[in-house]
Amino acid sequence: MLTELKEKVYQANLLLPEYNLITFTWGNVSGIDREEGLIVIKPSGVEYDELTSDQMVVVNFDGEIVEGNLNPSSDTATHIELYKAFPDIGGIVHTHSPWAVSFAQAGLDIPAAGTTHGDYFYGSIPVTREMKKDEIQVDYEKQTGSVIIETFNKKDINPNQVPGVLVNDHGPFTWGDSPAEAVHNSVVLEQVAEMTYHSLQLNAENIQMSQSLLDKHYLRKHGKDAYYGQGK
Ligand SMILES: O=C(CO)[C@@H](O)[C@H](O)COP(=O)(O)O
Repeated sequence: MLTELKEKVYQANLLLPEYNLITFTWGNVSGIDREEGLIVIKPSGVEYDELTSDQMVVVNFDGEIVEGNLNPSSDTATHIELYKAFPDIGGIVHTHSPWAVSFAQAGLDIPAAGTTHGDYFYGSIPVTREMKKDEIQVDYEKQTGSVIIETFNKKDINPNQVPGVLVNDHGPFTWGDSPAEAVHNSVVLEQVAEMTYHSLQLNAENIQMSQSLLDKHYLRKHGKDAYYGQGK
């Protein structure tokens, strides 16, 4: 079942250690077949150097295992909520990459400080609010998805333009039109988190790039159709 998507998700998972985005078994990548209404995700707790394509777990939108002998990632419910709310995405990544986690634990957005950021994220990468006790105790992973969606709705952010978020006290989730693109966005997010941390240390007063430069760089990379510039 979904052999081609399993291979794509498997290969995308292998990129996480390759780009030093994870330690041990932290993190996971998923992909979706929207026609079938099925999601393929990394099995929980499996070491990346022991992973195989046929271990990928297939679940439906209720989180039920449709195919697979292993448990799906413990973050599966978060992935499902995001696929439901963001109809254009085809792949999702969660990691504990250290610079992104540093901003998430500090409860800080990653501001758009330069063109590296602006090429991929049309504005700040938001951090979610802290979760409430009942949200944590009842169904943390599903509520994590809900709080991410709440953040984008409240801040009127287009997830196609800002393909990533920092879950407060936890870490980053990124997405894209495929598992591979979601990984690419994870690498960029971690890079801009580190660069922005150092820029803040050097001169916090000068951190925000201009809207014109952000518009130009986002337009240059994503083309006119994707351009939602508020800029001049
Ligand atoms: O954030 C967490 C745990 O805090 C998870 O993302 C783990 O880091 C990976 O869990 P599995 O995907 O292996 O279940």
